Amino acid sequence: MSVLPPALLASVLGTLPADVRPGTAPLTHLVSPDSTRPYVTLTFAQSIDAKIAGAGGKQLILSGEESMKMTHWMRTMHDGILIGIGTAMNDNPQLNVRHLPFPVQNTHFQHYHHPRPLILDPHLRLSPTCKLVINAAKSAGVAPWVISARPPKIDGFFANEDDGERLQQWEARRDVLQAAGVTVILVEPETIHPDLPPVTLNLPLPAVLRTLREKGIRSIMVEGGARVIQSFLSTASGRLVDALIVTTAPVLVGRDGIGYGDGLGQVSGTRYLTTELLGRDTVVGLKFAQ
Ligand SMILES: NC(=O)C1=CN([C@@H]2O[C@H](COP(=O)(O)OP(=O)(O)OC[C@H]3O[C@@H](n4cnc5c(N)ncnc54)[C@H](OP(=O)(O)O)[C@@H]3O)[C@@H](O)[C@H]2O)C=CC1
Ligand SMILES: Nc1nc(O)c(N)c(N[C@@H]2O[C@H](COP(=O)(O)O)[C@@H](O)[C@H]2O)n1
Repeated sequence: MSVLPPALLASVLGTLPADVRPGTAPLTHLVSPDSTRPYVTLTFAQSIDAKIAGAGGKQLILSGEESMKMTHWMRTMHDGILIGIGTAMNDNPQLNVRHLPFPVQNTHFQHYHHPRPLILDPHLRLSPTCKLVINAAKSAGVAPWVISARPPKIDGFFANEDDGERLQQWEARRDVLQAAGVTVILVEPETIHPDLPPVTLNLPLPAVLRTLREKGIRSIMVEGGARVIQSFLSTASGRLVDALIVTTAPVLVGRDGIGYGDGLGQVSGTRYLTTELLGRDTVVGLKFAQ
């Protein structure tokens, strides 16, 4: 069994210094050209027809053994691993590096660097009993951070009688998550116009990334799902993404599967770097010119 990350990761992201054992520390040279945000690697697995999940969002294990291992090596290389709440609720993921070889000394969790799970969750829908929370409570996982926005309490002309209740419910869910060991990080919701009240639709990614950088996260790996991939690629034509690593599995899912391409505008500025065959899968690495 290989104890080294695949060559593609070295080409796209680089390697640890020679005296540091692979997988035991994040790559500190992954620094964004924009100092206000972390370095962002967007990565996911897709079918030949560019679907990342099955009908109704059914989770599909598209990656074969080798490319899944590559994903777990990649997880060790970043400070954080970001997903949307859709993925957290649908897949109940662990986001750890359990597919890497067992170390001789130490427990698996103590040996490797595990990225901090980061979940985009404006309405705080994350379950306090999900695997991310349970693993962290057992000291077998890094405690997740949830990124959210306080529902606006609006006075005056735009006030709505549901606003107060919505805020109360959000606060109650926040308290439950915090009691379970989750850190809730707030960003300012989007303002459509300065004279209008803020709305909590999608969290504004520049604000999300700025806040994470302020909290010490230097690099993140964004895994999805569909809406999150689309948001990162769409925001100012991918200018929030530094590297893109896509695994394509030799399967077709069909039209009922979940894709990320619908509504995606032109994405410019990509620079092809490398392709590696891992088992039956093709993995392609690109960088974005900033
Ligand atoms: N093959 C692969 O590599 C992967 C596949 N997947 C698959 O993807 C599917 C889930 O995708 P999807 O349902 O689109 O959910 P996502 O994981 O993309 O989460 C989307 C949700 O995140 C919240 N959100 C907050 N801010 C943003 C933002 N700026 N951009 C986008 N979303 C934001 C919203 O929550 P709210 O609705 O509360 O406002 C939104 O509905 C699953 O089926 C999963 O199996 C997931 C990851 C990788
Ligand atoms: N690399 C990759 N290949 C696939 O085939 C996948 N389905 C995914 N999905 C992502 O990984 C998460 C699951 O992580 P754990 O195995 O629970 O650690 C899933 O939620 C997606 O983000 N990735």
